Amino acid sequence: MVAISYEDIVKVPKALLHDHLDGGLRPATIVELAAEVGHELPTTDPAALGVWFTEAANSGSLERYLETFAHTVAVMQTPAALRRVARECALDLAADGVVYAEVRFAPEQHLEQNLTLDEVVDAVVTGFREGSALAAEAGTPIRIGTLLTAMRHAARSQEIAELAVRHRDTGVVGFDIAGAEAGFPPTRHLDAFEYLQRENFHFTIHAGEAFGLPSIWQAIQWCGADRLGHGVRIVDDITPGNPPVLGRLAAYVRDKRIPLELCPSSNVQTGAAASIADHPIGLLRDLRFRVTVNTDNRLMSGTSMSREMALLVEAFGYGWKELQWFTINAMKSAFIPFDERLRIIDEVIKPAYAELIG
Ligand SMILES: O=c1[nH]cnc2c1ncn2[C@@H]1O[C@H](CO)[C@@H](O)[C@H]1O
Ligand SMILES: [Zn+2]
Repeated sequence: MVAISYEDIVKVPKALLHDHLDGGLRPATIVELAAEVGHELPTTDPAALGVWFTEAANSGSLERYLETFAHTVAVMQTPAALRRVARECALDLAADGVVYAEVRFAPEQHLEQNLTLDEVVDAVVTGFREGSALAAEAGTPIRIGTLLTAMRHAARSQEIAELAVRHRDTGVVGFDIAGAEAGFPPTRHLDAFEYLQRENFHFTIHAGEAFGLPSIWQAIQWCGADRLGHGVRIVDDITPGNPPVLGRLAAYVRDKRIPLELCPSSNVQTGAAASIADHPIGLLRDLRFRVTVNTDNRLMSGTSMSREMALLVEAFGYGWKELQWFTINAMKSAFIPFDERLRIIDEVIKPAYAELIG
């Protein structure tokens, strides 16, 4: 088998469903924006700041990992800053060969300068549109859908769900909840999820990352999540053996083809997995769950879609067939209309991988 080079992984089309806008800023942009608003950073050297983020996020705990976001959220409080960060996000993903991305952020965290929630969303969506247009000009087209996140410890999920539905025709394709998982079960936000279902809207829920099966069970069976943000702890319902035995919840998730938005590097940093080689993605792929590969927070993990795939190639010996399978799984699970998903699979993804698979 021909070795897979990192450069080839960058070139091949990739689809990304789980990426946080406030977890993917360029360090140099943080330094510039922080100087403008007088926010104090741990260091103002962009390279050292990038290292600071990955080291601080490398804490083995989700709660401590999340503390690092104070420095990104602080510099994303004006329409100009939000628009710039979104534009650069689109450009960075496109340059990494991502052809479809859903990028999420929590509008309620960007109100410190008295913007309205709608103004926050408008600024981000405009930035994505600008970045996508520039990327197309540069010969690396990308389609970006926005997901609006509500913070699970707060009490604004209904408002954010309504905000998402209000912007559904101008770039927002779904809803999510994020933040510390332990002590904040998804059922706290049941009203929001029931509202979204009545609106025929799409949502994913961060579940089964820092907390186990009860969170996943609630997200699916009480809240009606279309996908699981992480969901990696579903392995707690699988008894190892030859063959492994699936419990009822794991069987349900696999039978219903519920997409798992797995984020290998992020899980190693928060302690959800000991290493990439030990990450349950290997088992879950072998068992043919609807597995997708994601970045979560490119800044905090010092990563990219290509790097996540390269790490999996190295740890599990995956080839182009597996990388295509992850990519098509993601595209099938996207929140944009079915015909648009099919078009990207048939016209963009399959032809590119066919050349490599032969
Ligand atoms: O992996 C994660 N698990 C839970 N919450 C997260 C994760 N990554 C980021 N956020 C949270 O989502 C907010 C909106 O983007 C971020 O500010 C962060 O607090
Ligand atoms: Zn996340």
